[in-house]
Amino acid sequence: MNRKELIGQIREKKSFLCVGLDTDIQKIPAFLLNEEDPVFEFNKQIIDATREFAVAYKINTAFYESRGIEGWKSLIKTWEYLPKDCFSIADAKRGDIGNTSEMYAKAFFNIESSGMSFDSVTVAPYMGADSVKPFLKFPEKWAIILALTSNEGSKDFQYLSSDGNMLFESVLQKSGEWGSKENIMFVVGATRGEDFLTIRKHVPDHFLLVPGVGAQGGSLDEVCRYGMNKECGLLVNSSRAIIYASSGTDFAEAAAAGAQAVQQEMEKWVREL
Ligand SMILES: O=c1ccn([C@@H]2O[C@H](COP(=O)(O)O)[C@@H](O)[C@H]2O)c(=O)[nH]1
Repeated sequence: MNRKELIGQIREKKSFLCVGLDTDIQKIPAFLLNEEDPVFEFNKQIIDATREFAVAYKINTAFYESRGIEGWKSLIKTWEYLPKDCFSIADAKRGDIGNTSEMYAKAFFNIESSGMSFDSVTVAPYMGADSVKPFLKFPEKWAIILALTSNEGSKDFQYLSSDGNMLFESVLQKSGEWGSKENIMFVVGATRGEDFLTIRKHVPDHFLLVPGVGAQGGSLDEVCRYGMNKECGLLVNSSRAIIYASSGTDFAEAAAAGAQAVQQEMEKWVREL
């Protein structure tokens, strides 16, 4: 999906919600464990219940890779089931020397090779240009580069200064030379509040993928106040708070209610664009 189509979806659904499918087999309702593929069945029902309110789905691959071949099968089936009008994110946090990154890009973008073709992959920028560029060779695909993350440990490195720039600022500046707002987004945690102002000084037009509302306590209001641009420029992810809103037979209804509540908050902001 390209930038124009994504912005179109945001305006149409009055939402910039990304639902995170961090599906942990230990946490899904017990009655689903009788299904042939409990993780896929759970995801299918979550997707059906939330697609009206969401413009994107983020599949955190760790939850699937950790289950070996069965996990990869659930991952591929879930990717196939994602609504085609929604932006898809493989949250795999890849990045390695160039020829290895090429294989990672093939794994998530090249359907002939892997059976999946996500719109985007999250990429760690620590190894620099040659580790990110292979993800930018695919037309209408995106690299979503970690910039300022939502976790406590983000303070270990990301705020370190050199030459008057904090590390996350250097990431934003340097990676702007590798691609454009048409094929690069940045991850910025919802817990980073006013830091969004600094982020927007460097990348006023790029989309930001923002995890950390819901279970991590980030503020949607602050994210919008400091991070939104004239085309929205935000995809705000919520995983656990939506998909595990109930552990009972009503889990899908509870997820729908959770997604709708977030969408209604977002609608106020989209109407002002
Ligand atoms: O800075 C980051 C980068 C990625 N994540 C991922 O987003 C979701 C958040 O899940 P919640 O349940 O809504 O907290 C998860 O997949 C993380 O790995 C992040 O949280 N922060």
